[in-house]
Amino acid sequence: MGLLQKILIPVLGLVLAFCFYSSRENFKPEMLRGKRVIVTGASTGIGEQMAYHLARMGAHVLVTARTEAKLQQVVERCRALGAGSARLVSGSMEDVATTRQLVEVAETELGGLDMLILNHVGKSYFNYFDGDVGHVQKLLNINFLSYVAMTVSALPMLKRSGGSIVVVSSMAGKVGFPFTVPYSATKFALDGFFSSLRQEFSIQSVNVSITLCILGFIDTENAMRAAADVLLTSPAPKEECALEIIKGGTLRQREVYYRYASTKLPLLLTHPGWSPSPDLGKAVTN
Ligand SMILES: NC(=O)C1=CN([C@@H]2O[C@H](COP(=O)(O)OP(=O)(O)OC[C@H]3O[C@@H](n4cnc5c(N)ncnc54)[C@H](OP(=O)(O)O)[C@@H]3O)[C@@H](O)[C@H]2O)C=CC1
Ligand SMILES: CC(C)CCC[C@@H](C)[C@H]1CC[C@H]2[C@@H]3C(=O)C=C4C[C@@H](O)CC[C@]4(C)[C@H]3CC[C@]12C
Repeated sequence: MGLLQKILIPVLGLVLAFCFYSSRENFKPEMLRGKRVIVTGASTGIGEQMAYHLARMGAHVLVTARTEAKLQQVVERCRALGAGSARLVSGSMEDVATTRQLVEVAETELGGLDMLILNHVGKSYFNYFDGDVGHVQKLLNINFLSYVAMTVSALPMLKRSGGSIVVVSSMAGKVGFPFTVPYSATKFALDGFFSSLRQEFSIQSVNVSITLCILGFIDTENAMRAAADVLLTSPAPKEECALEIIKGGTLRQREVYYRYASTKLPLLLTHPGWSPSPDLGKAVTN
């Protein structure tokens, strides 16, 4: 029994770990060549960087957000970087017409879809919960319900291609964290919906993967503006973050944790006497 516990069990563990990790496919940028990918929230931040990585890999990219002028610049840069093709659809994710148009463009102009990257996020505040139920509802529409609507509309195409759904979430969607109450609620909802849907896909043998991405603090302009003065932890680079999301989606991983180690500790706020300014929330909410 002693010998079994001391030697055999650890050796068996090592053998199993080796089999598990060596059977996992390695990522190669060529895996994305010619693939048809929608990236939402691609006018800025991590979404914009994902579009550029995909372009370098030779994918057909279809980007979306509200600001058409910014999207136009992203499309031009994607073409210059070598995208198979680059297109845009501008509009708010609060509007079902945007969802419909995206799916239609993918169907008619790309002939289908291989990967749906759901990344957009509505503006919120980094402050104590202010009791504004209307804001929670608006944020749920943008950050959660539109993800559900996009998934439902794109599913027939993804089933045909055996494609992938990539959902960008946050550590604040796995663990409660102060000053992000409405945002955090929308991210927890994503986990509930997509982790359950993944189980159903498995039972029904639906060959569409779902990758949930759990991100820590990333150095995008909007995040830095809202939280850089407040958090002790240093942000991770958006370019590397974007690449890790694409890798995880391509390899059909269930979850991607990006910069998990660095966000675990320290997570305390700066300045012992600091408390959120009453204006901070208003400044970043629209
Ligand atoms: N940065 C961070 O520290 C972290 C980010 N994340 C997650 O990563 C993802 C990307 O974050 P990040 O790059 O920082 O975000 P940004 O604020 O830089 O980008 C948000 C994107 O969403 C678009 N968007 C906003 N509102 C709407 C709307 N109503 N309809 C359609 N599009 C909209 C914006 O474009 P436009 O205004 O033109 O519509 C923009 O393209 C998000 O899901 C976020 O929750 C997770 C953890 C940490
Ligand atoms: C629970 C702990 C183990 C880890 C805590 C990590 C904390 C520090 C990390 C994890 C997720 C991060 C937030 C996030 O997801 C998105 C945004 C939106 C942006 O516009 C403003 C910044 C904000 C609020 C981030 C702030 C920092 C958060 C709370």
